[in-house]
Amino acid sequence: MKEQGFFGELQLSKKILSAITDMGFEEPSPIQSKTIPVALEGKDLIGQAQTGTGKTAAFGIPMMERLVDSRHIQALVLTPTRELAIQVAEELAKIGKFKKVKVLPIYGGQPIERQIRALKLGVQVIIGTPGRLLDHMRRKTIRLDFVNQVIIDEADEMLDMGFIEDVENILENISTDRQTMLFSATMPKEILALSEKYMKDPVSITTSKEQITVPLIDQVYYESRDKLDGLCRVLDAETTGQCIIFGRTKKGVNDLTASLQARGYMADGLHGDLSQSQRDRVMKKFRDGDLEILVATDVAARGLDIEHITHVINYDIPQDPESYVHRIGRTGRAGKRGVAITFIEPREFRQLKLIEKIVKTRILRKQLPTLTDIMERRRDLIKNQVMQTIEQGSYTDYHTIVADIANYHDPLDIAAAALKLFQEGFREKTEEKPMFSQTGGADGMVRLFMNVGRAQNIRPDDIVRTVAEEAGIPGNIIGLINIYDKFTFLEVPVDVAERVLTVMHRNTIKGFKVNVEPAKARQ
Ligand SMILES: Nc1ncnc2c1ncn2[C@@H]1O[C@H](COP(=O)(O)OP(=O)(O)OP(=O)(O)O)[C@@H](O)[C@H]1O
Ligand SMILES: [Mg+2]
Repeated sequence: MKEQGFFGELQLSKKILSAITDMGFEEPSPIQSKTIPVALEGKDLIGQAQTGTGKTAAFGIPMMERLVDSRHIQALVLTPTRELAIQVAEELAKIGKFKKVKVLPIYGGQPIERQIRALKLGVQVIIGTPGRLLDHMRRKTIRLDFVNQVIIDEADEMLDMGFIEDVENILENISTDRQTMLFSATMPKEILALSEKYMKDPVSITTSKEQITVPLIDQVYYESRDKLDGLCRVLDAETTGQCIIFGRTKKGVNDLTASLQARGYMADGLHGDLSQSQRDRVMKKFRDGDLEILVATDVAARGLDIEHITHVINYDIPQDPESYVHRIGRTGRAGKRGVAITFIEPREFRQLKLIEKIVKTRILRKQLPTLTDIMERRRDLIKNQVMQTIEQGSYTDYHTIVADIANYHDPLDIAAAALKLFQEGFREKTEEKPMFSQTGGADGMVRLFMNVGRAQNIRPDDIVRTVAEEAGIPGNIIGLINIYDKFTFLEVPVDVAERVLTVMHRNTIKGFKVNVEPAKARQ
């Protein structure tokens, strides 16, 4: 991060400074050096800074500094999601570790008795989602009488329709003689006006007036009629680290997760209908790097800080520009680079332009990777894996086999044949995908073999009709397929075949097979 002086210049106690050093922070980020002095004075403030620039510590450091040695709840942080409450609690606990501050996340989905037991032990800082907090307040298991610092993280989201009533209810139970701080990467004007209601002469601190998104994120879009096919191509040709794919609905997230898993990708889903233990399990796998792809609704759009995310993919275009900013902000954090990809259908072009305009950024159009791109990348991957294996030197068990074969063949041929085998195993994952635009025959036609004879309990022509309709195949071809109901092949244009295969992969019907090969050149 930029030259901003040092934490040592910020009038912090030794315990807090040591904790910051332990966290590996060398110098304050811009939002931190601007807000910490103001917050330490106890003033109300509204802080806006780009995603991933350290807003949590910007309020966390002065908050921890101002806590006194008592077992009452003195500070309250409100967050829109459970995962964010947990993450913020962890970061605050790190800042307060030498001061031995007791920090507790309070959120729905976790057994309330467990939270009540933890509260009884004495807690100084609570990080919570509004619903569960209100629950505790009604049960009188949380008393907010001594709270004198309130932070609303993701403030624009929290003061928006969905949360506003709950937040107001909570604030009414906290002394007005308090410090209130709001933070977010986006602060729409309406929210700013509304926030005045809860604050006393707030100081406004902004570090990102010009550009709301982080310049370290490359922003591109693809226009695709078949987004699933497009997504798989991009995943095969591009992704290197972990990625988050955002979908619009819970069902959409479930469907996409299943489709990706069926194609051999290491993907799992996150949305509000899962049980808390499922949500925790998926998040843990993702944070530990044991999961490559997290498919999520906007529940994962705000605040989450996961180190190795290199790509954010909007499988469905976000509903509004703010959502775009927060979603893509899951990558390109703390000075690292990232890539943000948005898929649009032709009719969504205007929505994309609106996002560009409000966010004041350019989102560049890209062509989907071709089969050649994917093959090239696969070759690179194989080369790297082979070189790595040789460097690690853990392959000596295979020496005898190679020595055996070397009695008959040249070592170069042996290695190449072994790679071919390796590559074919490798291909299992992707070969099911309809990716043969370039394998078309002489006139762009391919031969589509359909074997519907072995499908169980479903009438072959029903299958064919469903597939054909979903794939948008022209009526005359549906007729043709129906005529040969047991086993047939058709010569169809490449794009028709692609659609048939995509639909086939969406509806896995046992015993129903479709194969494709290039049509022979016509005489
Ligand atoms: N001064 C610093 N030096 C180095 N790393 C830092 C510093 N401050 C924060 N970080 C790290 O930067 C990352 C992003 O911080 P944080 O989650 O607070 O961002 P944010 O501004 O709240 O983003 P968002 O808008 O997405 O919520 C975290 O991993 C955090 O530990
Ligand atoms: Mg944050």
